[in-house]
Amino acid sequence: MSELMARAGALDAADELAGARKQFVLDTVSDHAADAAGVYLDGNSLGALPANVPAHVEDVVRRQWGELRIRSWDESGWWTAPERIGDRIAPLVGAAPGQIVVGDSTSVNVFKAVVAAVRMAESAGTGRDEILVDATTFPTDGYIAESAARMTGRTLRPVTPAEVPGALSDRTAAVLLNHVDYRTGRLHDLPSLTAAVHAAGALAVWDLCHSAGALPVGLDEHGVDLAVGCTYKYLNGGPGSPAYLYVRRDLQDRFDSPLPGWNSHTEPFGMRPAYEPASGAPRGRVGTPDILSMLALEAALEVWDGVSIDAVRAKSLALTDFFLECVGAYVGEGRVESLTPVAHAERGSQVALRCEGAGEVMKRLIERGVVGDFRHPDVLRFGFTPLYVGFADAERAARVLGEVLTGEVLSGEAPC
Ligand SMILES: Cc1ncc(COP(=O)(O)O)c(C=O)c1O
Ligand SMILES: Nc1c(O)cccc1C(=O)C[C@H](N)C(=O)O
Repeated sequence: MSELMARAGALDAADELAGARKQFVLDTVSDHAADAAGVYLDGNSLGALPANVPAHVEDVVRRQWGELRIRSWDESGWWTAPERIGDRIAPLVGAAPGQIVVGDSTSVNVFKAVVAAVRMAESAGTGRDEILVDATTFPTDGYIAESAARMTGRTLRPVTPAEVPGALSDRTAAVLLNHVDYRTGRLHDLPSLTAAVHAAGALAVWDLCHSAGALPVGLDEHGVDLAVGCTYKYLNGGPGSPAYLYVRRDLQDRFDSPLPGWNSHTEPFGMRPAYEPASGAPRGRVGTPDILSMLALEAALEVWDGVSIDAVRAKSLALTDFFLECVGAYVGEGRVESLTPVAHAERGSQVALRCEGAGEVMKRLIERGVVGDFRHPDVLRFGFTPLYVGFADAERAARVLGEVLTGEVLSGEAPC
């Protein structure tokens, strides 16, 4: 056994979160040939299935829907699910209850948040005509921000997060930023960027897709105005599980939704022609909640009972440190280049390695049971979900990567 394997074993043995893994449906070594035990490093795209979810979904479908039918809106708590589940997510992102509503996709919530932020800036009577957007953002945020800018008569200005402080001015209405960059895994400085946006008199909207459930966010502590995020990555809600919208409590009365559906009305069943917004988090709703996926998410969130997000962060950093060390040991010099910052303060919960022929390399990794993903044009992306990824997984993934790259060089294919 190599020194790194032995260290991985010792680190796993000392890991206070190791027990959480059994709450997930994951491959075990015996599911595969001995040299291809499943290592799932793609929880930053789709989180693994928590083991309690299937039975819960079955109950929702068979009993709540099948037997109680329409009564379930009240008796099974369907009607209040968006805010109830929002309150379950709240402590994970540092929010007090009553500020998060679950529903719709992240894309839709980005639209609500950016337009509402511009409207809030407008209601302050400042005539601010620019929206800043993270130029390196996951595409959907950029597309939606562009449409939101056109619809609100603003100019969209793409800038890197590092350029934001210099780009802010009395023309800035709102700034849309990602907490963790989906490609590189870079963690942006939410407290200082939010403070800079506020100093310029603008509103900060944060996309938490790649940070919620992986590291502390501190929404209330840092005075974030609005935030959105998905629940199918580190929150393990399942494919297409609903996203969430955070509106800081003191801004809720000024939140003027661009999608004022009947579910956000103060009295939805009054069926009145005139729109009158609900107060509080429900104002962020649109239409009928997607109950099946929402209640699957609610069950998935039970894995967080008794788990501290600080412990998750500590393990995430230890895992990514160890993985980088193993990559250094197993992968030949110059074959890969880490795009993920070494500094802990700048690192999310993934490692992105630039590698020539990355698409083909990832296919071979997956064939060998190491599942990460490939992002154009040349990035191998490995997500570390501390609740179910261990140090032996990190060691194995790096070792298989080294073997795959060595094999390619020997066979003369897709050198990296
Ligand atoms: C940063 C970021 N924002 C938004 C999305 C996607 O949004 P949606 O849930 O609407 O597909 C993703 C990933 O899919 C993402 O990584
Ligand atoms: N949302 C996804 C989907 O519906 C299919 C495949 C992947 C995704 C993703 O979440 C991609 C992800 N946001 C990324 O960071 O690349």
